Amino acid sequence: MININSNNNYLIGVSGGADSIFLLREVIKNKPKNLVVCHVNYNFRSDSNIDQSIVEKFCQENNLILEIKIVDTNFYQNMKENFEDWSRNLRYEFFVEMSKKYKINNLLIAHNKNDLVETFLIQEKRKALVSYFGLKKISNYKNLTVIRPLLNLTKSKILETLDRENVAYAIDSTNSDLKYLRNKIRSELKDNELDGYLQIIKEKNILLAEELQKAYFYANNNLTADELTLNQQINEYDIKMIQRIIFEYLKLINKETILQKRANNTSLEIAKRIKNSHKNFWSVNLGDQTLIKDYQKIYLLSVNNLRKESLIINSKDELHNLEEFINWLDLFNAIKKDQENYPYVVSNDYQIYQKNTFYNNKKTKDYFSEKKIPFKNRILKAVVYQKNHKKILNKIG
Ligand SMILES: Nc1ncnc2c1ncn2[C@@H]1O[C@H](COP(=O)(O)OP(=O)(O)OP(=O)(O)O)[C@@H](O)[C@H]1O
Repeated sequence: MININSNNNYLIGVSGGADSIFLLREVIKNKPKNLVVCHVNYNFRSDSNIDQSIVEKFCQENNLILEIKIVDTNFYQNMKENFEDWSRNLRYEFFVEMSKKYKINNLLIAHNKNDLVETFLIQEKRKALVSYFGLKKISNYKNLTVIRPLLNLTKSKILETLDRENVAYAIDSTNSDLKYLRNKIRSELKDNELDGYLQIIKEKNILLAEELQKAYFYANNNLTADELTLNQQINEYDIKMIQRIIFEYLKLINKETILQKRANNTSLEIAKRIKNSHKNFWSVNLGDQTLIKDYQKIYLLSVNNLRKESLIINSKDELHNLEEFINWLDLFNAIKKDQENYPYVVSNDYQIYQKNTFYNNKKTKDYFSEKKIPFKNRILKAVVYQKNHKKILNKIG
């Protein structure tokens, strides 16, 4: 019923449920060169051990290599994350570990046709930004090639076969939020609707691929030294497209994980600000990085770079303190040129010093806005002025 290249080696994720037991049976009929069964016992339900023993029994009877990861129940006491995400991560990290141990990169997973359509309906319901509708026949996770050979088979066909052949399998009794939504969708979805949905999914994926390509082109064409330029074209795009552009931009600079780890509305908030805010400067905190809009540029700065620092240099002996700032040499030279009339103030806290200092015979604040000095320069570079005269001595901008 399924086609597996018997010259290849495979890992297979087996929960003990109907789908994965069915897949395992089909796979061994194809006699692959090497097969390693991987099972995670989450110890989450009272009947978790039954699932494990079903897998163990099947593997013993068929002489298969079985690797089991048993989760320590103490984990659950301090769990802050969403269980679905956490358990998926743990499972996939276990598969990665086994792929290294056995030097096997192919991983078989037992999602079926119903799972594919249900995933799509959940995506629609959640209106989440996705890069693919439904489930892919082949995808990647780190070094793993994840293969889903059952996407053409309905759940009822799988159950019918197992029941006819009297095969034991486990029944999943968990009911997390996502499972709840999935179960609701599942109970309303009829077998005769599946193919219609598959057609819709196929068409939507074609349009989505075009959108993703457009977003990639924008990001790639407007990227200079890790900064994304926002040009006129961006105003013509809708919020969703701008969200995609931000994802593509982060991918290009190898920082995509910072948004992946966050709730979907973070990228939505960023896209809305890009579209609607007329401010020259704003920032969105993303953990240890901050995404900054600076006139027509978007870029990331690490939170460490955003530290505001002001200090007073009272004498020659304190000049070494300048080294805290990236433009320390510039500051040092300015003090020398000014013939060391201590005390000096050194600061990168531009929101404060711009109000009470002068540059080029202007209030610094006015100079900044007239010359459109990028905020990056204001944030990263410090200025130096005599404590009494308040005239900035180094070059700014
Ligand atoms: N405890 C487990 N041990 C090993 N493999 C598992 C386990 N749970 C799930 N799998 C594998 O993952 C497939 C999908 O499982 P399930 O439908 O429960 O998860 P999902 O949340 O829908 O999927 P995913 O998290 O992988 O997107 C199973 O058919 C099986 O191949």
